[in-house]
Amino acid sequence: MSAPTGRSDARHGRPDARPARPRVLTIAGTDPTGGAGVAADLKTFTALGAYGMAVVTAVVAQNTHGVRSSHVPPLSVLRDQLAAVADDVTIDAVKIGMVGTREVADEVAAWLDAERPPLVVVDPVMVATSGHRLLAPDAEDAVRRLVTHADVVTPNLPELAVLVGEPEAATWPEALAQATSLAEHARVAVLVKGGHLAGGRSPDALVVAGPEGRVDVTELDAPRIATTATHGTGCTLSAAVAALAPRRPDLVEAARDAKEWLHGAIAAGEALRVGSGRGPVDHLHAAPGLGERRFTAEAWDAIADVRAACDDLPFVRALGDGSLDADEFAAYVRQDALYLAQYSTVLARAAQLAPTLEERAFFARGASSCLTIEAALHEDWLAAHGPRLDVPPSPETLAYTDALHRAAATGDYAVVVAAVLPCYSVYADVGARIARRLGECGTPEDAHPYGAWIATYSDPVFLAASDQARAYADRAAAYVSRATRARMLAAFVEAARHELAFFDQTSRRDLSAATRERVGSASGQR
Ligand SMILES: Nc1ncnc2c1ncn2[C@@H]1O[C@H](COP(=O)(O)OP(=O)(O)OP(=O)(O)O)[C@@H](O)[C@H]1O
Ligand SMILES: Cc1ncc(CO)c(N)n1
Repeated sequence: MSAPTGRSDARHGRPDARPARPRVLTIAGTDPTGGAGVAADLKTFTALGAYGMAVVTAVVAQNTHGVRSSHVPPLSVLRDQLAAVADDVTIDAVKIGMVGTREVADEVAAWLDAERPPLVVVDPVMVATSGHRLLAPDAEDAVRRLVTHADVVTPNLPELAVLVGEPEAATWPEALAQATSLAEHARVAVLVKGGHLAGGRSPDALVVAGPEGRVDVTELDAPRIATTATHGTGCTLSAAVAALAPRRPDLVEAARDAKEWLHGAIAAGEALRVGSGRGPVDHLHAAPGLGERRFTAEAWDAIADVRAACDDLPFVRALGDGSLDADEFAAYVRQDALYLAQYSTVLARAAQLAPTLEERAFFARGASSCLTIEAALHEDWLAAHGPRLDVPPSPETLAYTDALHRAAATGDYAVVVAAVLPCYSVYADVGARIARRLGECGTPEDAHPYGAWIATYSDPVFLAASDQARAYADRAAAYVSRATRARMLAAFVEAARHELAFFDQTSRRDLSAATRERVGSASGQR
């Protein structure tokens, strides 16, 4: 076994740069329902980050109930496919599955002899999960020969018995003894699969014969999953070993990681709802974000009601047309200053949790500018109107900041970013619409009593920060589980609802005597 070679491509006389991914070939049969054979192998290669290639040995009409027919094309078809791949592509690992006939097994063995790929995994497929034979009875000797060309062989218990010429092991120790015998005689690592044993476990073991009669046995135990999703588990395991081995220090680590990943795929299989028999495993179980809608697009739609309600609020309408009572604006600005002081600490938490320097810097700058704005609101605006504006946070302000602190306390970056997002995007949205309306009326911003406020939230700098925060939320969402994505959405929607209540708070309350004082110049920032 070796790392992806990056060796020079002798046929073309040009050096191959080190490949971005191991180039892994499967030589196997088909399954039109996509759970076994080359379809399972290619899905496995892709899910585990390898570049997958496939040569077809047999065309099999099968589904989750069983095999209906199997057709092995003329040998020249196999030979041409193998040559087409090998003439052009440097191969880092090969997985061999169903060979079907003696002739195919011997042809593949001869090709391995000639090409000597750095890693060969043979899954000695003989009988499908459904009990149908996938190997001609006279081909067993040829498969025994093929196994001697492999680095690893992955038999289940009936296949192991055929390979060693003994009755099928009835216990796990018997299986280990047979695997040891095969490892010693065929000089091949044996990944023996205990999936066919009765009991609550599904044990596998990697048996490697070393020098001077030493045998290393690494047991890979797992609880048995009660499921119907076991079609193609053998294909998937051997393909996973081929995909991972080029990127692991040894076969033990490759086999361990392959088994762990397969376990998750088996557990997630039934949810695919593919077929009514023994269904496939979910090869994409560890890549939950694939094909999902952008988080922020989904989140934005989820708060369509909030956005419409914001536009209809008397406060927002009056702010937009300049008719808003200055006392009401002063009360709002006071609450906003209190809010920003808390929001700043939550942005600082996002900075602390952020996975990249870029995001850390972005949220740290955000935390800092909130404090600057908060201080400016006090100095330039609120202080000018005396201590009577110095009221405590309102229930709406507290409810919003409590929700943000709860999100921060999860310690989950994706959730924190989702929670802080509405403060950017709801304001950018409302600000942009007010500015557009003013533009349509031809009102210059400096002639508007709240022109400074409107200018802040329709400012390209603020809009760029809002876009950036959205991009970070989408990036975070791409790597999270379904459950975390749901928590992100809940945090976003909750924060957006608090934005609505926050806008609405002054009009829903009798302004306190403290803010009743007329305020001359009305301008502010959030
Ligand atoms: N119900 C299960 N729960 C957990 N692991 C399982 C289960 N069934 C099979 N496995 C695992 O799946 C892998 C394949 O095992 P199995 O013995 O079924 O091979 P196979 O018979 O060659 O597979 P196939 O069904 O593709 O013919 C092994 O790692 C085994 O431990
Ligand atoms: C093509 C093919 N290979 C292997 C198996 C073993 O499950 C299968 N059912 N079909």
